[in-house]
Amino acid sequence: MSALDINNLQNSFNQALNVSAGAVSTSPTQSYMNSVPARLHSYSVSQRQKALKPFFTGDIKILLLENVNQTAVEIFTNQGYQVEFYKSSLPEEELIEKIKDVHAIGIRSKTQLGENILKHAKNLVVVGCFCIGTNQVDLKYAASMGVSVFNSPFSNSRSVAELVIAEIIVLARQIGDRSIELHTGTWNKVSSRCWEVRGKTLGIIGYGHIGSQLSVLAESMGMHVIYYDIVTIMSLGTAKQVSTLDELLNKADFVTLHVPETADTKNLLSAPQFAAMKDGAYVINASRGTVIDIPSLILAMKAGKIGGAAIDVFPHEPAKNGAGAFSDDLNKWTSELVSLPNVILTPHIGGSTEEAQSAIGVEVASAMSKYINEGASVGSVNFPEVSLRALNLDQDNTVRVLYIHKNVPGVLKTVNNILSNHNIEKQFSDSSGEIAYLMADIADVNQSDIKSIYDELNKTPEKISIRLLY
Ligand SMILES: NC(=O)C1=CN([C@@H]2O[C@H](COP(=O)(O)OP(=O)(O)OC[C@H]3O[C@@H](n4cnc5c(N)ncnc54)[C@H](O)[C@@H]3O)[C@@H](O)[C@H]2O)C=CC1
Ligand SMILES: O=C(O)CCC(=O)C(=O)O
Repeated sequence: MSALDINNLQNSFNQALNVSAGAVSTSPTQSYMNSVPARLHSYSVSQRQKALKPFFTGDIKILLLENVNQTAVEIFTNQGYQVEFYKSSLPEEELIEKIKDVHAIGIRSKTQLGENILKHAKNLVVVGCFCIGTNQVDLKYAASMGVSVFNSPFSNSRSVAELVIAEIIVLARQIGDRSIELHTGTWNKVSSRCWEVRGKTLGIIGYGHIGSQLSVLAESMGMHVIYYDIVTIMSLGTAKQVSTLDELLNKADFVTLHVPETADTKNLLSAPQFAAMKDGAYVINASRGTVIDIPSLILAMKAGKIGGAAIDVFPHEPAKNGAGAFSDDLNKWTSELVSLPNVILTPHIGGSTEEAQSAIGVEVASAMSKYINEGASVGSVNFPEVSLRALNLDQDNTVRVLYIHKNVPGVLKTVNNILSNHNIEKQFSDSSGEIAYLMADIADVNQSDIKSIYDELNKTPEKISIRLLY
């Protein structure tokens, strides 16, 4: 894809979302989105703006794993960064070696960035999760190191919702089994326990970006939609929120999960929940592998309680594509699961469409570049969201100070004392939990001042990390 194509993609991305840079974008679930901070969606510097840079951008090293989309590779390359690209995730030892050196890392859902890995990342400034989920990163530990984490909150939501729609019909008609049979020469023309989906009830657990999108699509096929969520969310169409999980399980013909991986969602569906479901109901999981207790699902299916299941995500997933990767060595129940009838298994492809992956590539690479080049943390999932308007071309001797520090009283006074010999043109500070982030543009700074400002700030005990952009 050429640079021009990327620009076009960025434009169409913004048009599709009906936003310009800096605008607040909204999803259909407005009440939910109101609790989510504003997000910026693309990165470009206008010709009248001074292009801030940390230092020679050729020094910036980015490690991209898990076949992050080429749109991202091009954006980073166009910034002049050094990009190291891998199609798969890396074994832990190799990841530790690589991460020691880089300023940024881009991953998808497989790579685990816990404290054990992040503590080796001495130069790391930013992590990009080229997906929705951020459970694979220790967000708190990253923040404590001054590392900001970005994701793509809804670029693949539609792709997941469409996969689930397909799975509802595939399960209701036992299409997976008929297809496997015919591939092996067996003609088995049956209608017993095969249903239309019109008039059936879809129970959605987690009515966020994906759940609400799915709700609209399911209603257009004539399904009734009920949903359960831990927060009250405005329903779309004629969908109805129910107040307990049990009520949803009692009423739904299809139960689908769209919740994040948290301590509360671990084994959200286990033996008691399968027992509470209607006889012959179907289960779909395209959220995270920890959310369903698979051994209990296997028992419920063997007992005839559950009529079929579609599973896209697993507690342990292979590091790379290839034959033999999905076996009992990975999850000990694999052979039992694959031997059951009417079970659709997919290799975590809910968000894997060309549209979603290119949009995610542009969105996350843009947010990371903006953070590296300008310090703007808008859209970060673990950091206070701070941004300042761009500098003009004539602001030659203006320096931007990015100071990440412990959120304790008195720090601003200390920092402003250090900066007080210069004109502070603008300043913005915000905090989130134990972390605070101060951004300031200071004018009339010469080269020797830069070093002394840096040294003074570096001596402050509350400092977590400092960057100066000019
Ligand atoms: N299979 C795949 O390829 C993909 C999987 N995902 C997974 O889907 C999840 C959901 O994605 P989005 O809809 O974008 O997230 P979202 O954050 O927009 O919505 C999640 C909803 O779940 C609700 N929730 C949280 N805990 C709950 C609980 N214990 N019980 C009931 N509701 C609960 C939240 O209140 C929220 O409304 C992601 O966190 C990710 O893990 C996302 C994209 C692709
Ligand atoms: O595409 C991927 O690698 C992960 C998709 C996903 O699960 C997510 O976006 O959270």
